Amino acid sequence: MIVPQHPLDTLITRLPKTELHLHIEGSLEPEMMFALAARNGVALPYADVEAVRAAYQFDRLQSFLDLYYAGASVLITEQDFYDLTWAYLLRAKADNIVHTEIFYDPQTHTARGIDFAVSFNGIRRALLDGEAQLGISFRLIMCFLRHLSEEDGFATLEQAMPYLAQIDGVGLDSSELGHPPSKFARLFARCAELGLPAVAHAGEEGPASYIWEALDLLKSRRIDHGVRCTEDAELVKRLAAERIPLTVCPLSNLKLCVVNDLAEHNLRELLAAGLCAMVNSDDPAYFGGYLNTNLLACRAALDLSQDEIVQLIRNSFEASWLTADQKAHWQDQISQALNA
Ligand SMILES: Nc1ncnc2[nH]cnc12
Ligand SMILES: [Zn+2]
Repeated sequence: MIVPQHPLDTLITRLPKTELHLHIEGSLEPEMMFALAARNGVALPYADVEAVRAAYQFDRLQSFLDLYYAGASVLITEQDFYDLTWAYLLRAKADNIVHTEIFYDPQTHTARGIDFAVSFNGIRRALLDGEAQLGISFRLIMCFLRHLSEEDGFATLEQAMPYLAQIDGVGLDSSELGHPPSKFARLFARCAELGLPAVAHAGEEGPASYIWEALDLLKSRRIDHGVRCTEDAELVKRLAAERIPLTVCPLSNLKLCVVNDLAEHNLRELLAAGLCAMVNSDDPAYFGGYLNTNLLACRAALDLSQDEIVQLIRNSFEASWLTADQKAHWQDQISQALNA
């Protein structure tokens, strides 16, 4: 947790915000991991909470994913998924998040014999309670795991059929290298036929060509991460011209060694190129911080100006799947907060 120090830090904490790149399974804090393990009689390979935190040393995406999938094994009942999601929503409220678009990975759970309905109902019930009780609106994005086959993805889509009206879109996540978006072109075409908008992780560890594929083959409306786009000037031009959002996750990039130092992150470069980039927390329980912590860390490491911070937050509302009226409302709220 970073303590606000700079005058702009107060602005960061005060402004209404939205979050567009959050894996709900990545918000499983070690304390809850232990509590759910005890509740469900699941054995964990750690002595205590400190040992779990000490294990969070990653050298690339896969080293994190191995622990992330192992951690998810404590999630068994609908109430577990509810509690996980509710805990995230309380954190979101504390960060002044007014709208969140969260990912979840049904295959992580169905592969362990947990029925599709269990994770879906628990997560969605908490999101509905969060909207009613905390005033946080939401969208729910079902992600396909790219290390699994496209066929497995089709089977998951089949299981999701009874719930499609309550699923706002589909995403693509997990091990990026060696699993290009093209592997899932038929699955995403089917999702588009079903009226499900798409997003996809691309250009996190994978090359810029994966971003082209996500746009052209999956019709991805946002690119999750996308930081490697700056290796391809033509791509940057296209992303800017079409205002394709990049849901950037700075502390994730640092923890997974996508960058060696936050001061070297290309966030400012992305903004300067006219891209619709914004800051998100990805898997906050594993990467050392929720949304405000990410913004505060970037402010400090990159010496972001007020205009840059406000642009990031405005971009996030622009890139959200809120209605045009809701977006106008929140952009107006930001203007009022700036003038207060
Ligand atoms: N940062 C990330 N990249 C790809 N898949 C993920 N699943 C959870 N976090 C992820
Ligand atoms: Zn992610």
